[in-house]
Amino acid sequence: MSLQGLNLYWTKHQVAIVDDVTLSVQPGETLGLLGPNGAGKSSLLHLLAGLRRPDSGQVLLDDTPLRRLSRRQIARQLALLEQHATTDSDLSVEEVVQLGRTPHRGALRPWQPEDTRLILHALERVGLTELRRRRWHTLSGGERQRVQLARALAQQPRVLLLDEPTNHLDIQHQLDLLALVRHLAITSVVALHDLNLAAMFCDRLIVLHRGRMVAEGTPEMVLTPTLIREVYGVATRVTPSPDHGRLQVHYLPGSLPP
Ligand SMILES: Nc1ncnc2c1ncn2[C@@H]1O[C@H](COP(=O)(O)OP(=O)(O)OP(=O)(O)O)[C@@H](O)[C@H]1O
Repeated sequence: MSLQGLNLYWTKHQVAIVDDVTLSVQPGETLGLLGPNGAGKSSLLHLLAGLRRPDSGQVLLDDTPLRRLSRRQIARQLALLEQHATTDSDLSVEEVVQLGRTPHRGALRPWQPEDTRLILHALERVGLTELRRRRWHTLSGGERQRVQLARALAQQPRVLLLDEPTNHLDIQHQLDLLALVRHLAITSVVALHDLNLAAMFCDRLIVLHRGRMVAEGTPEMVLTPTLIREVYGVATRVTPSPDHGRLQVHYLPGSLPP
């Protein structure tokens, strides 16, 4: 399923938070969303998820405008992994993941063995099978993050939006999570702060700066020292990795503490 945002514009208190952003994500593609703190990444993801209405512009899922779909119809096709996802602390891990099936259930469609299979598969994919009976409030930050990803996977979305999903994760789980997202046959948009992870795992990148899209293209097109200096104010050297061929960003003296 493709996802498009056309001329999206969202203001708050007369300030343009998302300022005329147009983007298109092809079926199965992983698009990285970069930009400094406050650039508008979360706000843009909320517009794309239909949680906020743009002041102007529109979001299309395939060719259907999001505003024509009900919340339930959207949730059957699109999942958002929020930056600070929380949940009722009395639930077990398995019960949190079960919530992902809610959009697919109804009076005429009670819980089925297929739902249980999807829950167990989602837990396995994020490596949390062993913890499935644990209470949510006893989990570490990284474990909670992975439970929320399992919940999103159980939702069987065709579009997955992730807001800084590697927060709280140790390096192995950061790599595992992004490899998983990249290999899913799901259209994905992932907001990231780590430029090297973005270069390793994203097909294409867009960069937001003060609400505007200032760059768009492959990692090779986007991650230039000039762009990084202009947007982040940091001096870098960017080279292909001798180990995996993807770009690597080196932060140079002068941008580092003495
Ligand atoms: N509801 C709101 N009311 C007022 N200002 C808001 C609101 N939501 C976001 N903003 C402002 O919009 C700007 C963009 O915020 P947003 O959270 O989208 O940025 P971000 O790129 O996700 O940042 P970060 O990397 O720090 O998570 C920030 O300056 C923020 O303070």
